[in-house]
Amino acid sequence: MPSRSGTDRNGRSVAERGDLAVGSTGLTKRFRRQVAVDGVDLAVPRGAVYGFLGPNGSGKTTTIRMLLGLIRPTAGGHTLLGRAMPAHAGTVLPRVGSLVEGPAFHPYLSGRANLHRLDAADRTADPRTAKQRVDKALDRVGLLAAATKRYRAYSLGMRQRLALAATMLVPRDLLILDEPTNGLDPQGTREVRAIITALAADGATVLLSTHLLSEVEQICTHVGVMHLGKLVAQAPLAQLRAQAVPRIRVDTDQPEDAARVLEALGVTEVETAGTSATGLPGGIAPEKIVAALVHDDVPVRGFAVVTPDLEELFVSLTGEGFDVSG
Ligand SMILES: Nc1ncnc2c1ncn2[C@@H]1O[C@H](COP(=O)(O)OP(=O)(O)OP(=O)(O)O)[C@@H](O)[C@H]1O
Repeated sequence: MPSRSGTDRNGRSVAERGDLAVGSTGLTKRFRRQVAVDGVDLAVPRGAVYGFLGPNGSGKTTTIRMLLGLIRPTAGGHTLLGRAMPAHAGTVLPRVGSLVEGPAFHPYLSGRANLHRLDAADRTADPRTAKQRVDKALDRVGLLAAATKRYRAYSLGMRQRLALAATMLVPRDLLILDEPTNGLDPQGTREVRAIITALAADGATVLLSTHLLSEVEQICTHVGVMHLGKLVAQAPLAQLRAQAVPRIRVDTDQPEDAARVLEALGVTEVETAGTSATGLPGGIAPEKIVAALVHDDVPVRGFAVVTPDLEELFVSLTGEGFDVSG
């Protein structure tokens, strides 16, 4: 893997890894006494759709603002598209689209006129091809038909789509989106997710923050979980799913007897609670377990093999639930 050393603004070394679209080392932000972001080491591979997941106040927005150079980190450093920031901001940031606070759209101008204003403000954009750029961006987010409507008449979903269109006026290698579906109705949410998926299919790396586990499960390839300012887990989604180990659960009036049978069979981490006994079966076939219970006269009222889902996995990491609706 090609790697090379850069330095952050404090002179500490930051690994420049060409395979990462976003990489950070010990990224930290302190607001007076509060540590909002605490030593975060992000690794977002190129081509990933990375879900930056965490409950409200866990430090996602603060991290994103540091990545984009909107606020200075208290400590640590990061790279975007393999280049140390902020040293290479001038060459890297034009290749990065972002949705953080949303661009300032003019309420009395149409969606199209708003995009023309933003396009005209970009010194690198050729004014002769502005119309093509603007219409292509409107088309990609499905706003061509509503292009002449005033911004103030747009629904929240249309406003969010226009904000995405604004990031598409130039081709981007990396998109950093803070809660892109927040506040949208189900239809708007679906539309914005479809746009993000299409952008990723075109080759852009996407980092999006969300408090919705369902959003991560639907559109992300990778996930990083924030809790109280710390990144408590980071992995490809497929790898996390593979880590979810199945447990067996026996419902019975004699859980202690069931536990003895399970242990004798080689089931590990056997626990009893109320009228059930649970454990990790490893390679032992469920039918063998049931047969042994019946053989030893344990009255089995119910038997299940339960694989924890991602939510249970994350709750075990953070001790908190996620809002999985949406
Ligand atoms: N400018 C600031 N001054 C003081 N504290 C701040 C500032 N910005 C954020 N914080 C605090 O830092 C913590 C992390 O906030 P942040 O907005 O990064 O979380 P988040 O995960 O993005 O949450 P949300 O989903 O609610 O935006 C919070 O406790 C917040 O109150």
